[in-house]
Amino acid sequence: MTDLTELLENLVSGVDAVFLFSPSGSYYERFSDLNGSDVVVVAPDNNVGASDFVELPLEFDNVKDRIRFGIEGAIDHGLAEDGDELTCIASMFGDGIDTVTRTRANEESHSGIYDLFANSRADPGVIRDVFEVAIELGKKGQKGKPVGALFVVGDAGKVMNKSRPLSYNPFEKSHVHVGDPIVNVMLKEFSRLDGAFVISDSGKIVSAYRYLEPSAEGVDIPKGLGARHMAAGAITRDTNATAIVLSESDGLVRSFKGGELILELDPEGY
Ligand SMILES: Nc1ncnc2c1ncn2[C@@H]1O[C@H](COP(=O)(O)OP(=O)(O)OP(=O)(O)O)[C@@H](O)[C@H]1O
Ligand SMILES: [Mn+2]
Repeated sequence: MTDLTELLENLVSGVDAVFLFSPSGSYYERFSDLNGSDVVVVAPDNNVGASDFVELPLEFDNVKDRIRFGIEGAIDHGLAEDGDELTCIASMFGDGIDTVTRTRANEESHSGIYDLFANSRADPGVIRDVFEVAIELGKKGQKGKPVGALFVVGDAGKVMNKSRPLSYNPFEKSHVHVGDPIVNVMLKEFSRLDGAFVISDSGKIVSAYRYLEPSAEGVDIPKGLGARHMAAGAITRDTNATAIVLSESDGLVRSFKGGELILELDPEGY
């Protein structure tokens, strides 16, 4: 006779930490004197008063994304380190805890996504919406052709001061926001043309076709990237904006903050 609990024991045995994703207070309570492993709570708010807590700035419907994000956040907060064995306990179907996975914290797969969402000046939901437009554009291109795009998100007043128009601004008198499906179509359409999109902290599209003129002094971006990426890096050093860039030449999505590259990923793998 084989016992199911024994068969599944390897999901939990000998792990360095247990990650609880949005546990209820009573569920968290049950882990309060757990032997041998640390307990880390990952949730939008620390309602359960956990001492080891990672904030989720937005709900990731996809559990894999949620877990990936939580682990990156834990590494950034020093709550996990490279090579740690982790058991993650979450709710996939929305009705209480129903999912247990075992994974390893991996510094190499550290994409920078936690930093992008948690530490940007703009609203995390706005960053997500822009990020998703960039990913989608990267996957599909414009009418099948690879396309590049540059989105500068947050601190829009300052960004406008450090840039000039290349053409008339189609968003001049409009009050449209990222995340609106029609706006996303417009963003994709206008990405065929030159320059950058400027987006406010709250997601308002302030302008398209901006030519950025930040001072590039002291900006250290990886060699081989061109003028678009240099401008993206530099504007985030001169302002508190975050830049999200889709490269036309290598198809990767990159993000810059404080003049530095913080994220680089392949839309196809996302
Ligand atoms: N300072 C800038 N502000 C806004 N847009 C810029 C700026 N410099 C370049 N671009 C835009 O980037 C486009 C591509 O330029 P370039 O090839 O030098 O950049 P890149 O970093 O190599 O980007 P890609 O990987 O997409 O080719 C230009 O056609 C222009 O639309
Ligand atoms: Mn280029």
